[in-house]
Amino acid sequence: MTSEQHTSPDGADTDADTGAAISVRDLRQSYGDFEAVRGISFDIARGELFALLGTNGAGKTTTIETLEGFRRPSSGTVRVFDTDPYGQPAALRERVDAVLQHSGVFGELTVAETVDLSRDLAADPLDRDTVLSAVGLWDRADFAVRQLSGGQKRRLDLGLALLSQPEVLFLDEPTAGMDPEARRATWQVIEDLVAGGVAVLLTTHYLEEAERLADRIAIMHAGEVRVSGWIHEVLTRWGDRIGFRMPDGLRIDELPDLPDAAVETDIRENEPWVSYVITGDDTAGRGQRAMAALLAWARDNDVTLQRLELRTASLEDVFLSVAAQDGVAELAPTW
Ligand SMILES: Nc1ncnc2c1ncn2[C@@H]1O[C@H](COP(=O)(O)OP(=O)(O)OP(=O)(O)O)[C@@H](O)[C@H]1O
Repeated sequence: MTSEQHTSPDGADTDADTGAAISVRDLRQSYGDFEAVRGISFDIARGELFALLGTNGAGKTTTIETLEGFRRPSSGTVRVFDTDPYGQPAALRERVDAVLQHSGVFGELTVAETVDLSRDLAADPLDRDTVLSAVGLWDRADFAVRQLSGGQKRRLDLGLALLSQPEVLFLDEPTAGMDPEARRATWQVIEDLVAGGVAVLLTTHYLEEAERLADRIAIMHAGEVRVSGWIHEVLTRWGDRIGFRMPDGLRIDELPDLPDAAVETDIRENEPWVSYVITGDDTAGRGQRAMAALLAWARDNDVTLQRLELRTASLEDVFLSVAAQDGVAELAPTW
Protein backbone atom coordinates (compact mmCIF):
# COMPACT_ATOMS: atom_id res chain seq x y z
CA MET A 1 0.00 0.00 0.00
CA THR A 2 1.39 3.41 -0.88
CA SER A 3 0.48 6.99 -0.12
CA GLU A 4 -1.99 9.00 -2.19
CA GLN A 5 -0.90 10.12 -5.62
CA HIS A 6 0.56 13.53 -6.44
CA THR A 7 0.10 15.69 -9.45
CA SER A 8 3.12 17.09 -11.28
CA PRO A 9 3.39 20.88 -11.87
CA ASP A 10 1.96 20.59 -15.37
CA GLY A 11 -1.05 18.85 -13.93
CA ALA A 12 -0.31 15.42 -15.36
CA ASP A 13 0.07 12.40 -13.12
CA THR A 14 3.01 10.30 -14.17
CA ASP A 15 4.12 6.85 -13.26
CA ALA A 16 7.48 8.26 -12.18
CA ASP A 17 6.18 10.74 -9.63
CA THR A 18 3.10 8.90 -8.39
CA GLY A 19 4.08 5.26 -8.42
CA ALA A 20 0.72 4.71 -10.12
CA ALA A 21 0.61 1.50 -12.09
CA ILE A 22 -2.81 2.40 -13.47
CA SER A 23 -4.22 5.85 -14.01
CA VAL A 24 -7.71 6.69 -15.27
CA ARG A 25 -8.70 10.31 -15.92
CA ASP A 26 -12.23 11.40 -16.79
CA LEU A 27 -12.82 8.22 -18.80
CA ARG A 28 -15.95 8.18 -20.96
CA GLN A 29 -16.99 5.22 -23.04
CA SER A 30 -19.99 5.01 -25.34
CA TYR A 31 -21.71 2.27 -27.32
CA GLY A 32 -23.38 4.19 -30.11
CA ASP A 33 -25.56 6.83 -28.45
CA PHE A 34 -25.41 5.14 -25.06
CA GLU A 35 -22.78 6.42 -22.65
CA ALA A 36 -21.85 3.42 -20.49
CA VAL A 37 -19.00 5.14 -18.56
CA ARG A 38 -19.50 8.81 -17.72
CA GLY A 39 -16.30 10.47 -16.63
CA ILE A 40 -14.56 8.34 -14.01
CA SER A 41 -11.06 8.80 -12.52
CA PHE A 42 -8.89 6.71 -10.24
CA ASP A 43 -5.30 5.54 -9.72
CA ILE A 44 -3.94 2.20 -8.60
CA ALA A 45 -0.48 1.96 -7.07
CA ARG A 46 1.91 -0.94 -7.13
CA GLY A 47 1.17 -3.31 -4.28
CA GLU A 48 -2.40 -2.09 -4.02
CA LEU A 49 -5.70 -3.86 -4.62
CA PHE A 50 -8.41 -1.57 -5.92
CA ALA A 51 -11.93 -2.99 -6.04
CA LEU A 52 -14.23 -1.60 -8.70
CA LEU A 53 -17.70 -2.46 -7.50
CA GLY A 54 -21.12 -1.59 -8.77
CA THR A 55 -24.60 -2.52 -9.78
CA ASN A 56 -25.27 -4.66 -12.87
CA GLY A 57 -24.56 -2.67 -16.00
CA ALA A 58 -22.73 0.05 -14.06
CA GLY A 59 -19.78 0.07 -16.48
CA LYS A 60 -17.14 -2.00 -14.66
CA THR A 61 -16.40 -4.47 -17.47
CA THR A 62 -16.33 -1.64 -20.01
CA THR A 63 -13.75 0.14 -17.83
CA ILE A 64 -11.61 -2.97 -17.40
CA GLU A 65 -11.77 -3.77 -21.12
CA THR A 66 -10.56 -0.25 -21.84
CA LEU A 67 -7.65 -0.66 -19.43
CA GLU A 68 -6.82 -4.01 -21.00
CA GLY A 69 -6.51 -2.27 -24.36
CA PHE A 70 -9.57 -3.81 -26.04
CA ARG A 71 -11.36 -0.45 -26.38
CA ARG A 72 -10.19 3.06 -27.13
CA PRO A 73 -11.74 5.64 -24.73
CA SER A 74 -14.50 7.81 -26.22
CA SER A 75 -12.77 10.57 -24.24
CA GLY A 76 -10.43 10.90 -21.28
CA THR A 77 -7.21 8.98 -20.77
CA VAL A 78 -6.17 5.64 -19.36
CA ARG A 79 -2.57 4.72 -18.70
CA VAL A 80 -0.86 1.53 -17.54
CA PHE A 81 2.71 2.25 -16.45
CA ASP A 82 2.38 5.57 -18.22
CA THR A 83 1.57 3.82 -21.51
CA ASP A 84 -1.65 3.92 -23.52
CA PRO A 85 -2.87 0.30 -23.33
CA TYR A 86 -4.99 0.48 -26.51
CA GLY A 87 -4.11 -2.41 -28.81
CA GLN A 88 -2.02 -4.06 -26.08
CA PRO A 89 1.40 -2.65 -27.07
CA ALA A 90 4.41 -4.93 -26.70
CA ALA A 91 5.74 -2.79 -23.84
CA LEU A 92 2.77 -3.83 -21.69
CA ARG A 93 2.17 -7.37 -22.85
CA GLU A 94 4.76 -8.87 -20.51
CA ARG A 95 3.73 -6.73 -17.55
CA VAL A 96 -0.04 -7.16 -17.54
CA ASP A 97 -2.33 -10.18 -17.26
CA ALA A 98 -5.97 -10.82 -16.56
CA VAL A 99 -8.62 -13.22 -15.37
CA LEU A 100 -11.57 -12.35 -17.59
CA GLN A 101 -15.22 -13.20 -17.00
CA HIS A 102 -15.18 -15.77 -19.79
CA SER A 103 -12.37 -18.27 -19.78
CA GLY A 104 -10.47 -18.74 -23.03
CA VAL A 105 -9.03 -22.22 -22.38
CA PHE A 106 -9.54 -25.24 -24.66
CA GLY A 107 -11.60 -28.02 -23.10
CA GLU A 108 -9.80 -30.89 -24.84
CA LEU A 109 -6.32 -30.08 -23.51
CA THR A 110 -5.22 -31.33 -20.13
CA VAL A 111 -4.58 -28.91 -17.29
CA ALA A 112 -0.83 -29.55 -17.60
CA GLU A 113 -0.88 -28.95 -21.37
CA THR A 114 -2.83 -25.75 -20.87
CA VAL A 115 -0.32 -24.44 -18.36
CA ASP A 116 2.60 -25.45 -20.60
CA LEU A 117 1.03 -23.66 -23.56
CA SER A 118 0.80 -20.44 -21.54
CA ARG A 119 4.33 -20.93 -20.24
CA ASP A 120 5.61 -21.12 -23.83
CA LEU A 121 4.17 -17.66 -24.45
CA ALA A 122 5.61 -16.02 -21.31
CA ALA A 123 9.08 -14.50 -21.03
CA ASP A 124 9.88 -15.63 -17.50
CA PRO A 125 7.16 -18.06 -16.43
CA LEU A 126 6.77 -19.80 -13.09
CA ASP A 127 7.22 -23.56 -13.38
CA ARG A 128 4.15 -25.71 -13.84
CA ASP A 129 4.14 -27.30 -10.37
CA THR A 130 4.41 -23.91 -8.68
CA VAL A 131 1.43 -22.64 -10.67
CA LEU A 132 -0.73 -25.72 -10.04
CA SER A 133 0.14 -25.74 -6.33
CA ALA A 134 -0.63 -22.03 -5.99
CA VAL A 135 -4.18 -22.55 -7.22
CA GLY A 136 -4.74 -25.99 -5.66
CA LEU A 137 -4.85 -27.99 -8.90
CA TRP A 138 -1.71 -30.12 -8.50
CA ASP A 139 -3.85 -33.29 -8.43
CA ARG A 140 -5.71 -32.31 -11.61
CA ALA A 141 -2.71 -31.97 -13.96
CA ASP A 142 -3.79 -34.89 -16.16
CA PHE A 143 -7.49 -34.01 -16.29
CA ALA A 144 -8.93 -32.54 -19.48
CA VAL A 145 -9.99 -28.96 -18.84
CA ARG A 146 -13.59 -29.88 -19.73
CA GLN A 147 -13.57 -32.35 -16.80
CA LEU A 148 -12.93 -29.56 -14.30
CA SER A 149 -15.77 -28.07 -12.27
CA GLY A 150 -16.69 -24.42 -12.78
CA GLY A 151 -14.75 -23.33 -9.70
CA GLN A 152 -11.70 -25.41 -10.72
CA LYS A 153 -11.73 -23.78 -14.17
CA ARG A 154 -11.73 -20.40 -12.48
CA ARG A 155 -8.69 -21.47 -10.41
CA LEU A 156 -6.95 -22.57 -13.61
CA ASP A 157 -7.70 -19.14 -15.12
CA LEU A 158 -5.99 -17.50 -12.14
CA GLY A 159 -3.03 -19.84 -12.44
CA LEU A 160 -2.61 -18.95 -16.12
CA ALA A 161 -2.73 -15.26 -15.25
CA LEU A 162 -0.14 -15.41 -12.49
CA LEU A 163 2.36 -17.70 -14.23
CA SER A 164 3.77 -14.82 -16.29
CA GLN A 165 4.52 -12.94 -13.03
CA PRO A 166 2.61 -9.82 -14.11
CA GLU A 167 3.03 -6.43 -12.43
CA VAL A 168 -0.60 -5.51 -13.13
CA LEU A 169 -3.42 -8.01 -12.83
CA PHE A 170 -7.06 -7.48 -13.82
CA LEU A 171 -9.42 -9.82 -11.99
CA ASP A 172 -12.97 -9.75 -13.32
CA GLU A 173 -15.07 -11.76 -10.85
CA PRO A 174 -12.22 -14.22 -10.26
CA THR A 175 -13.99 -16.36 -7.65
CA ALA A 176 -17.35 -16.75 -9.40
CA GLY A 177 -18.60 -20.30 -8.88
CA MET A 178 -16.03 -21.23 -6.23
CA ASP A 179 -17.01 -22.94 -2.99
CA PRO A 180 -16.18 -21.04 0.21
CA GLU A 181 -12.96 -22.97 0.85
CA ALA A 182 -11.64 -22.46 -2.70
CA ARG A 183 -12.60 -18.79 -2.47
CA ARG A 184 -10.58 -18.35 0.73
CA ALA A 185 -7.60 -20.14 -0.80
CA THR A 186 -7.86 -17.86 -3.83
CA TRP A 187 -7.98 -14.78 -1.60
CA GLN A 188 -4.71 -15.92 -0.06
CA VAL A 189 -3.14 -16.25 -3.52
CA ILE A 190 -4.32 -12.74 -4.41
CA GLU A 191 -3.09 -11.31 -1.09
CA ASP A 192 0.34 -12.84 -1.72
CA LEU A 193 0.47 -11.27 -5.19
CA VAL A 194 -0.40 -7.84 -3.79
CA ALA A 195 2.14 -8.24 -0.97
CA GLY A 196 4.70 -8.98 -3.70
CA GLY A 197 4.00 -5.59 -5.31
CA VAL A 198 1.42 -6.47 -7.99
CA ALA A 199 -1.21 -3.81 -8.71
CA VAL A 200 -4.60 -5.52 -8.84
CA LEU A 201 -7.88 -4.21 -10.21
CA LEU A 202 -10.66 -6.46 -8.92
CA THR A 203 -14.32 -6.49 -9.83
CA THR A 204 -16.60 -8.69 -7.81
CA HIS A 205 -20.19 -8.94 -6.68
CA TYR A 206 -19.01 -10.64 -3.47
CA LEU A 207 -18.77 -7.66 -1.14
CA GLU A 208 -17.14 -9.78 1.57
CA GLU A 209 -14.36 -10.43 -0.95
CA ALA A 210 -13.84 -6.73 -1.59
CA GLU A 211 -13.96 -5.98 2.15
CA ARG A 212 -11.32 -8.59 2.82
CA LEU A 213 -8.95 -7.80 -0.07
CA ALA A 214 -9.29 -4.16 -1.07
CA ASP A 215 -7.17 -1.23 0.02
CA ARG A 216 -9.42 1.23 -1.80
CA ILE A 217 -12.78 0.86 -3.51
CA ALA A 218 -14.97 2.66 -5.99
CA ILE A 219 -18.66 1.88 -6.30
CA MET A 220 -20.11 2.58 -9.75
CA HIS A 221 -23.72 3.09 -10.70
CA ALA A 222 -25.03 4.08 -14.12
CA GLY A 223 -21.58 4.84 -15.49
CA GLU A 224 -20.43 7.05 -12.60
CA VAL A 225 -18.33 6.49 -9.49
CA ARG A 226 -20.73 7.23 -6.67
CA VAL A 227 -18.55 6.39 -3.67
CA SER A 228 -14.78 5.98 -3.49
CA GLY A 229 -11.96 5.97 -0.99
CA TRP A 230 -9.90 3.88 1.39
CA ILE A 231 -12.19 1.12 2.49
CA HIS A 232 -11.94 1.79 6.24
CA GLU A 233 -12.67 5.50 5.63
CA VAL A 234 -15.74 4.69 3.56
CA LEU A 235 -17.07 2.31 6.22
CA THR A 236 -16.33 4.77 9.02
CA ARG A 237 -18.13 7.53 7.11
CA TRP A 238 -21.19 5.29 6.82
CA GLY A 239 -21.41 5.01 10.60
CA ASP A 240 -21.81 2.32 13.27
CA ARG A 241 -25.08 0.47 13.69
CA ILE A 242 -27.06 -0.58 16.74
CA GLY A 243 -29.90 -2.95 15.99
CA PHE A 244 -32.50 -4.90 17.98
CA ARG A 245 -35.93 -6.40 17.58
CA MET A 246 -38.62 -3.76 18.08
CA PRO A 247 -39.92 -4.35 21.62
CA ASP A 248 -43.59 -5.40 21.67
CA GLY A 249 -45.99 -2.57 22.41
CA LEU A 250 -43.52 0.26 21.67
CA ARG A 251 -43.86 2.87 18.92
CA ILE A 252 -40.87 4.42 17.15
CA ASP A 253 -41.50 7.81 18.84
CA GLU A 254 -41.16 6.10 22.23
CA LEU A 255 -37.62 4.95 21.48
CA PRO A 256 -34.85 7.04 23.06
CA ASP A 257 -32.68 9.65 21.36
CA LEU A 258 -29.11 8.38 21.35
CA PRO A 259 -26.00 10.59 20.95
CA ASP A 260 -25.01 11.26 17.30
CA ALA A 261 -27.56 8.72 16.11
CA ALA A 262 -30.63 8.59 13.90
CA VAL A 263 -33.23 5.87 14.26
CA GLU A 264 -35.17 3.99 11.62
CA THR A 265 -37.36 0.91 11.60
CA ASP A 266 -37.90 -1.81 9.07
CA ILE A 267 -38.59 -5.54 8.83
CA ARG A 268 -35.78 -8.04 9.17
CA GLU A 269 -36.34 -11.78 8.88
CA ASN A 270 -40.08 -11.19 9.33
CA GLU A 271 -39.59 -9.23 12.55
CA PRO A 272 -40.00 -5.52 13.19
CA TRP A 273 -36.45 -4.17 13.53
CA VAL A 274 -34.94 -1.00 14.98
CA SER A 275 -31.67 0.41 13.59
CA TYR A 276 -29.70 3.34 14.95
CA VAL A 277 -27.03 4.75 12.61
CA ILE A 278 -24.31 6.50 14.62
CA THR A 279 -22.04 8.96 12.81
CA GLY A 280 -20.31 11.12 15.41
CA ASP A 281 -16.73 12.33 14.85
CA ASP A 282 -15.46 10.28 17.78
CA THR A 283 -15.28 7.13 15.68
CA ALA A 284 -13.59 5.09 18.41
CA GLY A 285 -16.10 5.84 21.17
CA ARG A 286 -19.38 6.71 19.47
CA GLY A 287 -20.77 3.17 19.34
CA GLN A 288 -20.03 2.50 22.99
CA ARG A 289 -21.55 5.83 24.08
CA ALA A 290 -24.75 5.24 22.14
CA MET A 291 -24.97 1.69 23.45
CA ALA A 292 -24.48 2.84 27.05
CA ALA A 293 -27.30 5.37 26.65
CA LEU A 294 -29.56 2.72 25.12
CA LEU A 295 -28.87 0.21 27.91
CA ALA A 296 -29.52 2.87 30.58
CA TRP A 297 -32.87 3.67 28.91
CA ALA A 298 -33.77 -0.04 28.69
CA ARG A 299 -32.95 -0.57 32.39
CA ASP A 300 -34.90 2.51 33.51
CA ASN A 301 -37.92 1.54 31.41
CA ASP A 302 -37.73 -2.19 32.08
CA VAL A 303 -37.45 -2.98 28.36
CA THR A 304 -35.77 -6.16 27.10
CA LEU A 305 -33.79 -5.62 23.90
CA GLN A 306 -33.83 -8.87 21.94
CA ARG A 307 -31.10 -9.77 19.40
CA LEU A 308 -29.23 -6.60 20.38
CA GLU A 309 -26.14 -5.91 18.22
CA LEU A 310 -23.55 -3.20 17.69
CA ARG A 311 -21.55 -3.31 14.46
CA THR A 312 -19.61 -1.11 12.09
CA ALA A 313 -21.08 -0.39 8.65
CA SER A 314 -20.47 -3.10 6.09
CA LEU A 315 -19.74 -2.66 2.42
CA GLU A 316 -23.21 -4.08 1.83
CA ASP A 317 -24.75 -1.13 3.73
CA VAL A 318 -22.83 1.27 1.48
CA PHE A 319 -23.57 -0.67 -1.69
CA LEU A 320 -27.29 -0.92 -1.00
CA SER A 321 -27.57 2.81 -0.48
CA VAL A 322 -25.77 3.40 -3.78
CA ALA A 323 -28.09 0.97 -5.55
CA ALA A 324 -31.17 2.56 -3.97
CA GLN A 325 -30.33 6.17 -4.79
CA ASP A 326 -29.92 7.95 -8.06
CA GLY A 327 -27.88 11.04 -7.31
CA VAL A 328 -24.47 11.66 -5.83
CA ALA A 329 -25.64 14.42 -3.52
CA GLU A 330 -28.18 12.26 -1.74
CA LEU A 331 -25.54 9.64 -1.01
CA ALA A 332 -23.69 11.46 1.72
CA PRO A 333 -25.24 10.13 4.90
CA THR A 334 -27.51 12.84 6.26
CA TRP A 335 -28.15 11.38 9.70
N1 LIG B 1 -21.11 -4.15 -26.72
C1 LIG B 1 -22.05 -3.39 -26.17
N2 LIG B 1 -22.94 -2.71 -26.92
C2 LIG B 1 -23.88 -1.94 -26.35
N3 LIG B 1 -24.03 -1.76 -25.02
C3 LIG B 1 -23.17 -2.40 -24.23
C4 LIG B 1 -22.15 -3.24 -24.75
N4 LIG B 1 -21.44 -3.75 -23.70
C5 LIG B 1 -22.02 -3.24 -22.59
N5 LIG B 1 -23.04 -2.44 -22.91
C6 LIG B 1 -23.92 -1.71 -21.96
O1 LIG B 1 -23.07 -0.85 -21.21
C7 LIG B 1 -23.48 -0.83 -19.85
C8 LIG B 1 -22.30 -1.22 -18.97
O2 LIG B 1 -22.01 -2.58 -19.19
P1 LIG B 1 -20.81 -3.32 -18.41
O3 LIG B 1 -20.74 -4.71 -18.94
O4 LIG B 1 -19.61 -2.47 -18.49
O5 LIG B 1 -21.38 -3.31 -16.94
P2 LIG B 1 -20.86 -4.07 -15.62
O6 LIG B 1 -20.73 -3.03 -14.56
O7 LIG B 1 -19.65 -4.87 -15.93
O8 LIG B 1 -22.10 -5.00 -15.31
P3 LIG B 1 -22.22 -6.47 -14.59
O9 LIG B 1 -21.99 -6.25 -13.14
O10 LIG B 1 -23.65 -6.82 -14.88
O11 LIG B 1 -21.21 -7.39 -15.25
C9 LIG B 1 -24.68 -1.76 -19.74
O12 LIG B 1 -25.85 -0.98 -19.77
C10 LIG B 1 -24.56 -2.63 -20.97
O13 LIG B 1 -25.84 -3.02 -21.40
